[in-house]
Amino acid sequence: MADSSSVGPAAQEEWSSVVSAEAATRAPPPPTTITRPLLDLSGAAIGGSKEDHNPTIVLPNQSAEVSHFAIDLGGSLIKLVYFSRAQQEAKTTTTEAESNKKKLEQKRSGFLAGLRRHGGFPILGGRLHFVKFESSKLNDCLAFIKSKRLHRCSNGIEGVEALGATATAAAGKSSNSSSSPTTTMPEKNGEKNGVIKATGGGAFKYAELFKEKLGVTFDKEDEMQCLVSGANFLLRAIRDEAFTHLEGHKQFVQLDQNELFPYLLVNIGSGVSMIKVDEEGQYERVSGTNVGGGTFWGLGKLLTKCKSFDEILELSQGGDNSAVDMLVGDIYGGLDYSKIGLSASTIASSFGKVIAENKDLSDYRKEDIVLSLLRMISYNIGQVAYLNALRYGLKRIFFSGFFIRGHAYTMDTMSFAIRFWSKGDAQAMFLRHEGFLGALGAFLSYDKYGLANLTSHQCVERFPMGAPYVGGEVHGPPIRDLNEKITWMEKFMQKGIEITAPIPVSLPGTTGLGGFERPLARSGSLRSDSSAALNVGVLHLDPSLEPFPLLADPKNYEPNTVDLSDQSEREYWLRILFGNLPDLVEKAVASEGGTDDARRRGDAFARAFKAHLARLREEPAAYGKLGLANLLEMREECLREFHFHDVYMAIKERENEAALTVLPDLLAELDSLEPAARMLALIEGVLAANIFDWGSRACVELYHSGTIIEIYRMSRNKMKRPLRVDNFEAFQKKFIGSGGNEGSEKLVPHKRALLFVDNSGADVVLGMLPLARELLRRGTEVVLVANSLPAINDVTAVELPAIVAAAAKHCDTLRRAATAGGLLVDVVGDDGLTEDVAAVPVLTVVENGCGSPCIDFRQVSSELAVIAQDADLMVLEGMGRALHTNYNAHFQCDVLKLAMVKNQRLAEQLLNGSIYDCVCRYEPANYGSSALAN
Ligand SMILES: Nc1ncnc2c1ncn2[C@@H]1O[C@H](COP(=O)(O)OP(=O)(O)OP(=O)(O)O)[C@@H](O)[C@H]1O
Ligand SMILES: CC(C)(CO)[C@@H](O)C(=O)NCCC(=O)O
Ligand SMILES: [Mn+2]
Repeated sequence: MADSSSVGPAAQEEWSSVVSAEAATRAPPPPTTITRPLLDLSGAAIGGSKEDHNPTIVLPNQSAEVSHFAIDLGGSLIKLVYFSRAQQEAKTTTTEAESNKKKLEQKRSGFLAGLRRHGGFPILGGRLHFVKFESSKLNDCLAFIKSKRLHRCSNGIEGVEALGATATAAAGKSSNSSSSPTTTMPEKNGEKNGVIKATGGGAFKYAELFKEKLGVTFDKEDEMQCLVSGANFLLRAIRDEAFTHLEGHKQFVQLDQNELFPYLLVNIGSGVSMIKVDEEGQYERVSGTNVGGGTFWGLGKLLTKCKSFDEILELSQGGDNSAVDMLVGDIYGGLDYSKIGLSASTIASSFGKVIAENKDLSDYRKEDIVLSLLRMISYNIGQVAYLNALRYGLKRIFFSGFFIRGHAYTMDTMSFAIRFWSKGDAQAMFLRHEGFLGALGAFLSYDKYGLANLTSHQCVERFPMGAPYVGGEVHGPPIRDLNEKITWMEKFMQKGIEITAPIPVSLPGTTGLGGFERPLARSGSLRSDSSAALNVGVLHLDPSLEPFPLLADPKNYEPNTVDLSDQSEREYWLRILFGNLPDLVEKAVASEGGTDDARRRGDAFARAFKAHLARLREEPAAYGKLGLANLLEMREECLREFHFHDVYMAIKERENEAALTVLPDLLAELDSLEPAARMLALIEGVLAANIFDWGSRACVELYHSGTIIEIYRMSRNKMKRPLRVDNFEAFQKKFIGSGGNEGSEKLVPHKRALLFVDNSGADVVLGMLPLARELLRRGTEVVLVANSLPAINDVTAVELPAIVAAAAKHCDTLRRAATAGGLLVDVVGDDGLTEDVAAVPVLTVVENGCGSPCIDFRQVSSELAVIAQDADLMVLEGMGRALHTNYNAHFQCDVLKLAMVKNQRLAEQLLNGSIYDCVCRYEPANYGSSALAN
């Protein structure tokens, strides 16, 4: 089954050209010197799947040569890597917020223009997809390419198709023709069939056939070259790509880019190639062996009559190889041969036991045979790899190729061989995209100057919603539209494969001496539906994401505070997310009008999300290193996948309105206070208002007990100092000096403050905006940093200007600052801009690049990265951004972390406190490094 993401033809254009329909209405950004010769990924975004519409996009510079898939035709499998542009959400009706934003975009040319280096807001996403087919099913592959129209490049026009089914419509738009997309015509209706990068033996063998059937010409790339460039790209740009697998334990490795080379790449396809890689572009195939994946599959098939590769792997899980393998003990009468370090249980000779036993094939258990075979091949490859590593003094050995199939026993056996023979000196590592190196390398060869230089902060991996079920399965016809996706999820329900029980991972005690004693790693990496072993997601490529420049120690930065590799921790959070589902689904369905269609989508969403949770419960590292932030983000992504764009929209609007009505009173109250008392009231106000969090079960229950304003008042009145973490005095000192009136030191206000806002309603209106106002009054420029995409009831960057505008009606400071920042569109007319705004500090809004309640500072929007450079204060607000993530992160500027803890367990664990406790953690610039120095 193919993944459900969309695809659109590739483009050649300037790096800075923006191709969204919306962007087309704006003046193009000035040309930059960076040109991307082939695929333009500029402005590609982190974001959900937005494939419901298919706007036609104009790509003025696109060349007909360009295509957007590459193919690796191997002896056993055909691998395809293809690119798709994520579409813009082309809603038929534009919401008020969106039209406001458009106006703003036109108006705010001043302050923010310099920041928009890549244009694009909202931004388009570009994605790399990975699919494979058995080489014997070449026709399936051809059909897939046709149905996705991967072979067609339109000349100058790119129809971004939503999913396969809309291909015809997209073609119709771009060509004014209703010709069937399956017609093979080299050139027709302004479309051209492309020149495709191809590698592997089939690039030669099938070149004619592809020409004939699809009209595409192969541009052949060398197979070894592709493997190497694919590996280098993965190791450089994809987080959590490489991992070790020892005794059933998978661990991701953080590779130091400066210590990557040299390494040995062992690609186990049908046959095995061993390549010494010295540096980017410099390599040598130093060895190979014809005993490889083809050998295992071929012999396995003969011996078991199994029809599929996975079936054989599955069988092996129940095997005992000592039924066919001759062990040292068999030869030595049950004794060890300790003089040369071999235990009695070491395999002396694979299949050797069969010789003396007068039995037929049918007398042996298939399970035992395939296990012995798997062990024999894996161990042998491990050993040959080690010898080659030894020959060249290489310590790092990466294994790739589809023979591995993410299979625990295979990896354990090879790791064991390497560790044993190198006496622990060399290390076996595996790659999540194991079988796609060649295809990826071929793809990268389209664009040596752009894509190949992407770094890890520009790549976000996401899982297609089918991942729990279709992970590595050989792909069938593509899922064509949302409806099919839903139907498909429903099928699983009918089959009763809803949420699978966790498979206990029974782990081995591997042997000591000369080799594997017994087949041990039988972790649940293959399930009965034999589809889940390989979890390769879709890579979202986003050149506009950048590392946040103020991280004190970017190399060691870890966003997640809670470590979900801890089993009980993981179970707890998985259960929380599971438990919150029914309520979420109900809200989601209501947010889309409560129609039958919405209900179906809601059910499908719940099923897909539960499947992900179940998958992660089984294999926590299935999708890379797992943290709470990833789980929370996955939930939002999953909602978007089923076209729930903003589940809490109504709640957000209602709460904004309610909060705005009491804002004037609050501001008056604040203004009546002395500076020191006011500061405290402001901070307590932020904390009290942070109670409005629809992601917290406890809080949602609380909301039944009163109106928004009542709850806010209650929350404020309950606030007691000292807070659970209370650095208020330190912050106050920095802010208004000691006591506010000693006058000994002259206080220099912060130059620019980044306020990372959390929730809509009281939280932002009664908490953060008054704080922003206070900062502005002290001459500090304020940037409100908000989500790019909705997540729970968090306020988004798109929504903020309207909220600020409404608040500005009650406050002159806000009004002037917002005007200076170009935020006020509907409230203040053009003459508002003629005011002397130079004298007022600026209030503006930037998006953070995220669509999650947490923030990962390794990847933020480029505009945030730019504006942060001059910031000397950050306020991180809310549980997601200040506790779940970044609680332990240090920054180069002053940081104030403000949050109310709305989860009992987190309160206990992190703060030794209890639910509704508050955190006011102040850390002066470079707090972490000075702590280290002490
Ligand atoms: N579903 C599958 N069908 C067939 N083989 C599979 C499957 N899954 C894993 N394999 C294993 O993967 C091997 C093929 O791996 P891979 O795709 O990396 O190599 P290839 O490119 O086909 O071969 P070569 O590079 O030698 O031409 C098969 O020989 C088999 O051992
Ligand atoms: C022939 C290739 C390179 C085709 O991918 C591969 O199957 C292979 O490396 N086979 C091993 C041949 C050998 O070196 O003995
Ligand atoms: Mn190959």
